[in-house]
Amino acid sequence: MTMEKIGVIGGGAWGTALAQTAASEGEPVLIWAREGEVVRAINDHCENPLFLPNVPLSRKIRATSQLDDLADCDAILVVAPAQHMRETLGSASIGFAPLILCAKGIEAGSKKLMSEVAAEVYPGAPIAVLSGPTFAHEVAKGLPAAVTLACEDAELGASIAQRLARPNFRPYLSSDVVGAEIGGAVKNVLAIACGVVEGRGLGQNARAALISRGFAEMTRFGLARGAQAETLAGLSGLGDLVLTCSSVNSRNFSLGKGLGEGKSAEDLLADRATVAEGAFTAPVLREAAVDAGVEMPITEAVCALIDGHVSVDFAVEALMARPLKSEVR
Ligand SMILES: NC(=O)C1=CN([C@@H]2O[C@H](COP(=O)(O)OP(=O)(O)OC[C@H]3O[C@@H](n4cnc5c(N)ncnc54)[C@H](O)[C@@H]3O)[C@@H](O)[C@H]2O)C=CC1
Ligand SMILES: O=C(CO)COP(=O)(O)O
Repeated sequence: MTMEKIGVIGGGAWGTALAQTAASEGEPVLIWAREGEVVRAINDHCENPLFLPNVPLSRKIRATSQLDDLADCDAILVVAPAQHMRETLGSASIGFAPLILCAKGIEAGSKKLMSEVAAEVYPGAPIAVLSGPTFAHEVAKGLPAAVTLACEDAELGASIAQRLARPNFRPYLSSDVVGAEIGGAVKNVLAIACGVVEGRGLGQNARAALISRGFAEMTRFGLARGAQAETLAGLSGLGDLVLTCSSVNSRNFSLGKGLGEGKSAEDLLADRATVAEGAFTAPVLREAAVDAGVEMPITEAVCALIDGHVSVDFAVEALMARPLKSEVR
């Protein structure tokens, strides 16, 4: 595969950080941003103060408001938020370049993973998934990070990994697209729960218990949907779960922290420019879990807290009062 220009759809924090990484060795990168101010800031000042402040960007990154300008890119990183991916991709005419999906979520309504949405919008397009423990601001600064690069076509996956790898950005190959997507989508919901624990002052023991039992939930759901256990235990699953459940740098964790402090989800989500994907994935994940016949009590608790139906104390009591059971089921 000969590739000449990397395209990025989405000028948020992660799209910008990935553009910066891709451009770090002189490669030209074209990024589509929805906001005119982001396009102008990148082109005129090599910065994206709206979504990725305090990071000087490479001059090799050019920005556009026209999605169709990406038509001559031969690899496209798709980094629009999960709930907007269908509409964003659908409004573009971007040829047959491999689509590397980077959003972490499940589409509300259809209950579809991003690879399923992309396959509907661009039937036959080569698809890969890039997911892992990667806070955008760290990656943009060139700090070391590793990700899962999942693609059913091993040759294409290897070619994309080679193309995206940089000295401090290391993709690990996988053929398990579903597993990589489920890890990234579910960890965002669990990060909200861990933020609640932090906000309510429930302690480090409770947080570790939530991460472990959350991982059990992620694994049950993932296996039911055909994911491989090794993928869920890898960078895009457990790796990202640990990162996101440990830091207020996570938007999902900080949303949960606010809930734990007694604020309402409505207030916390109102007027924010940045996306906390877990808030939108939680309800559809709960539905998908019912369809798959899988118990996801932490996800249910997060849904109830977001809906404002229960207090934090009630949700915690309900989780602790569940019938005793084996750890491994
Ligand atoms: N920020 C991070 O550290 C990481 C984010 N991700 C994932 O990347 C995806 C994008 O997140 P960020 O770049 O962080 O976004 P962000 O929170 O920095 O910015 C919000 C993005 O949403 C876009 N947006 C808002 N309304 C839209 C609409 N109606 N249609 C299309 N786009 C719309 C904005 O243009 C902007 O690009 C998410 O799925 C996130 O989970 C993955 C890894 C790391
Ligand atoms: O996905 C991420 C890190 O891998 C970013 O997490 P948040 O979306 O919670 O900020």
